[in-house]
Amino acid sequence: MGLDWSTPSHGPIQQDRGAISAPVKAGLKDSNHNSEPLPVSSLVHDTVSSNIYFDMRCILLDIEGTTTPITFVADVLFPYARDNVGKHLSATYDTEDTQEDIKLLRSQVEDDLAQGIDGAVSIPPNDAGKDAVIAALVANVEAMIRADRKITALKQLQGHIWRTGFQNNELKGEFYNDVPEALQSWHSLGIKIYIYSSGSRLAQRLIFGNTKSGDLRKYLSGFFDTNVGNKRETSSYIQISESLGVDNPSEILFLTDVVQEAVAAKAAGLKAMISVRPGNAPLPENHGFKTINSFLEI
Ligand SMILES: CSCCC(=O)C(=O)COP(=O)(O)O
Ligand SMILES: [Mg+2]
Repeated sequence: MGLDWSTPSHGPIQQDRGAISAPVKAGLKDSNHNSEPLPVSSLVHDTVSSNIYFDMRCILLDIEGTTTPITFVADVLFPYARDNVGKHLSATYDTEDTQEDIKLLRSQVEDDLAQGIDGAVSIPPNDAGKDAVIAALVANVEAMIRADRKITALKQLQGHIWRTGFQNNELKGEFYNDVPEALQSWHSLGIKIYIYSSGSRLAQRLIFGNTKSGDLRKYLSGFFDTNVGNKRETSSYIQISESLGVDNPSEILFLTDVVQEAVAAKAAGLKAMISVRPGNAPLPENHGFKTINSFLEI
């Protein structure tokens, strides 16, 4: 391991004498240094560029609160889904996607009713008629959105509703200003960039594919959603690191705004940092992870 990525930014940085920075590993010259391997102390922090070097092969990114303002998700995407769910279900009722979405929702709502989840209402059988089924689905989906539930049944449907919004140019993906530049720079260094969000893979491709900086998908190597598991579960990160084919999970750096997600990733052997962005929820004290305010700090 090179640096200890769980060290808070204000604390001492742990180092391993065998650390090799990404530019050195890749045989690239660093503009502030010669091409000889850098002394360990200079790998920790470059005072000229303020960049921290690292020996990552992959960067795994959360979206909401990390690449994208929470307000975009909470005030644009979620209301769009809420306001259009009935219309969407009605217009696409007989399609394969929607029938699959309804199947997932039925199963989720059965579990929710059994657990007494607030806002869950029973969905009548199909022979009660399309309108009755849709009315119950809408009531459930509205409650799920209100509670910001990160469940596949909801996320899958939201992706399908947002697809129409992106196709009609009613929606455009929003990203912090540093994100396109950082993606381009990591990509040019040969670092593979992946997304892991509670939003569906379709939704992820839509927002990265339609931004004011153009199509950012060209920098990305893959997308993971809750089909690999909840973002607060260690098993999800084990599955992701196995599918990325790295020699060691520590070659993956995970960036997120949620400490519980960072804890789960760290337990799977990944390195993790916390993204601190305007409007993010306050962090618990002494969480122990390094924080960044911009991807350009990496
Ligand atoms: C893929 S964009 C929609 C984001 C979303 O629905 C969501 O719940 C965000 O969760 P994240 O895991 O990216 O914090
Ligand atoms: Mg997030």
